[in-house]
Amino acid sequence: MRPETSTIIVATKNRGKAKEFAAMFAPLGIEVQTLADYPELPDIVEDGDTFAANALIKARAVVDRYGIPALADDSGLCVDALGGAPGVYSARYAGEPSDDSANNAKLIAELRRLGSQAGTDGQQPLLSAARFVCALAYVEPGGRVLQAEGACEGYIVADARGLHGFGYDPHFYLPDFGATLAELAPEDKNRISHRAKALRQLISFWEE
Ligand SMILES: O=P(O)(O)OP(=O)(O)OP(=O)(O)OC[C@H]1O[C@@H](n2cnc3c(O)ncnc32)[C@H](O)[C@@H]1O
Ligand SMILES: [Mg+2]
Repeated sequence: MRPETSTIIVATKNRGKAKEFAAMFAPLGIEVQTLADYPELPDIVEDGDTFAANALIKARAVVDRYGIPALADDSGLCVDALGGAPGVYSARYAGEPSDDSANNAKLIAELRRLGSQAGTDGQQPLLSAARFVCALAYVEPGGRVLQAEGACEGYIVADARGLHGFGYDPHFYLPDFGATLAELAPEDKNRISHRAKALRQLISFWEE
């Protein structure tokens, strides 16, 4: 059953995610709050082995402290040539505190070091197939838990392109669009992304 809510708390400190959730919830008339609105909540330790486990940890931290329903997103990039890395370590791939440009630099350096090649698209060399994965957990104070997951397939490219999105988006190339995720308009990313797919699945569970 869909929660009767006009506000939802997303247990995230990531401003890129927050913006995407705000845009995706707006058509439902739901406003998004984030951990920026709860600055007194201590940092949450994300020590799960899977995206799903980490999403649950983050949502539960908010429910346990405030007794209100919460949604959390744990996501990351899984690169075939790196055996699925950085995976659940995507945020701190280049160390802590997390730094998008250091993470991107390490990603490309690792693939170059391995001499990884996964073909070309036109003139564009593709370093490896990869996917973004997003796990969502929605937890209610009564204990009810809803979980959903989505993935978005693409390729890693050495040249960063595009100014939209966040994180690894400038290096994530989608052959169908001839563009990186950072070159897509936000409304297009929010239709096809791992996060969009996971959220559609979660909303379909709400409607059941
Ligand atoms: O845990 P919260 O507070 O939500 O924020 P976070 O940035 O630490 O989020 P995660 O722990 O889920 O780590 C996700 C990592 O994967 C990257 N990532 C996730 N979704 C992405 C997307 O849509 N585009 C680009 N990079 C993404 C992101 O930049 C982070 O480095
Ligand atoms: Mg995190």
